[in-house]
Amino acid sequence: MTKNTLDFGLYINRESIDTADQILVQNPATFETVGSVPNATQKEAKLAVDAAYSAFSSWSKTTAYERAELLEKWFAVIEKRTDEIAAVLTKEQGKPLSEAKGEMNYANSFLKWYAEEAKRIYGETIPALSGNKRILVQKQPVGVVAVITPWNFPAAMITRKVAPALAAGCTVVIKPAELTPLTAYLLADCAHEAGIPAGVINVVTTKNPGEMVDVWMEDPRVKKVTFTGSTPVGKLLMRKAADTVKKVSLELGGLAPFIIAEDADIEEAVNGVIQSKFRNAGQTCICANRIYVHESIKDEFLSSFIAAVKGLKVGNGLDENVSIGPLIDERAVAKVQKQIDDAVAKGAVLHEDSTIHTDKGYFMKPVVLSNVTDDMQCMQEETFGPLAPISTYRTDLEAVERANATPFGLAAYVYTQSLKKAFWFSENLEYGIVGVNDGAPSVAQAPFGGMKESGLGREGGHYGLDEFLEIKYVSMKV
Ligand SMILES: NC(=O)C1=CN([C@@H]2O[C@H](COP(=O)(O)OP(=O)(O)OC[C@H]3O[C@@H](n4cnc5c(N)ncnc54)[C@H](OP(=O)(O)O)[C@@H]3O)[C@@H](O)[C@H]2O)C=CC1
Ligand SMILES: O=C(O)CCCC(=O)O
Repeated sequence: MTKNTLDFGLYINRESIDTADQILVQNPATFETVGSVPNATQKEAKLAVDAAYSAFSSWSKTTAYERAELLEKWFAVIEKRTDEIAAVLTKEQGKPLSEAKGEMNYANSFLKWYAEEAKRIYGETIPALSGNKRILVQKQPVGVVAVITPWNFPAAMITRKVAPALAAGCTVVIKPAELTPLTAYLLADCAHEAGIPAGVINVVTTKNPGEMVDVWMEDPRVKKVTFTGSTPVGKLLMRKAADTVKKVSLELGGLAPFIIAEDADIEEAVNGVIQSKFRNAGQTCICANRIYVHESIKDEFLSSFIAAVKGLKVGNGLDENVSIGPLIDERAVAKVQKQIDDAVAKGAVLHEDSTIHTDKGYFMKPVVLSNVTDDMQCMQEETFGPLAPISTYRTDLEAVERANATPFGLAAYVYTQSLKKAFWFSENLEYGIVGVNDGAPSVAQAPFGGMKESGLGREGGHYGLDEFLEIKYVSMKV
């Protein structure tokens, strides 16, 4: 399906379809054009649903073993092409090549896991009230699924949704982010090579997401929408889903608190914050956003943390030893800078200067702020950048209350060597994911998702499969 190496047509019904207008994809490290994808209109959006709807009748009737085999084949093709796709991912998204390879493996782990889990979509029989009745519970695929994904994980956010959807017997229409669509088309290329049948996977890109996605939201044949991205767009989609009562899964913004208790192993805590805060240059919805350190260990933590931050190399993700690539765009840099300026104006202490003077690339050095208070913007709004704001606390109750004082509830972290504290914190933090002495909790087999305004539903594990299944109750008189 690929024309030139990185110039793609839409992928609909196993065919490549051109549009009049193209979207040029830019490398955020160099501003060079990496490739191009089509700018689809409502017409192509509808074509994609036609294809997915038509394919659903046969795909939903395949056996779990047949679907598992095809998912395994897709996995194998991606594995073979991991290095090639990772290099493109770095070029369009910016993250260091080692992280891009890590993301490819993470992305592919969903295919492997759901290929296996497809075979475990069990029903149930329930004891009936009378001897001549049987109660059966069956699980069936929901239907055509609209998949809308962000730019920060161009591979993993697609497979985390598409693998369970396909395993369940659903077909999909995918709209990747405009800034990072090349990886999505390469994944579709791998699915093509693996022999995934026509219409089961369709990929459409556009410059007008609202207008194009409206076609999907209004179409009663689309039974579910699964979205990762900003909270305002998630809320909009939820409202639009109401008219046809679509099922909705939302993975939205976070404001992760990272609590370091007085008994924490400081070296481990420093490593944990570095891992959580600076992954993808801080552009992850589970990145540590607010760092709360017990006042008794603040000085020791701060000096070790600053030393570790100084060791992080900022640069083009394709260069050796780079640990922080560019941010995604100018808007992202401006947002982080605004948070820094606001914090400093309100009394925060700036330990590392963020400015990088370059005419190329959206680069930003990691920034450490101390003396931070909860009224500062960086403690109230998702940063999505390499800014580490540090505040102190006195009691565990105070730490939990401040951590919970937000409409968000995606991920939280706590570092402690006490089992009692580990349980107490994890049970009292109002978050869907809690990392205890663990700065990197995401894995295919565990449920990823948020409470409160951070989202609805879970991705990963057997919970992630349930999101694509209807429960049918059959009451049978015998
Ligand atoms: N939870 C997470 O993982 C993420 C959170 N964010 C947060 O959101 C902020 C903004 O990032 P941004 O990329 O703008 O996030 P968006 O929510 O705008 O984008 C996510 C996806 O939704 C699409 N989209 C945008 N507007 C609409 C619409 N009206 N209807 C349907 N789909 C739409 C986007 O398309 P297109 O690319 O064409 O705009 C993209 O595919 C970040 O700074 C961060 O704070 C961002 C990304 C991921
Ligand atoms: O929503 C995100 O920001 C991407 C998910 C990252 C992860 O799975 O760890």
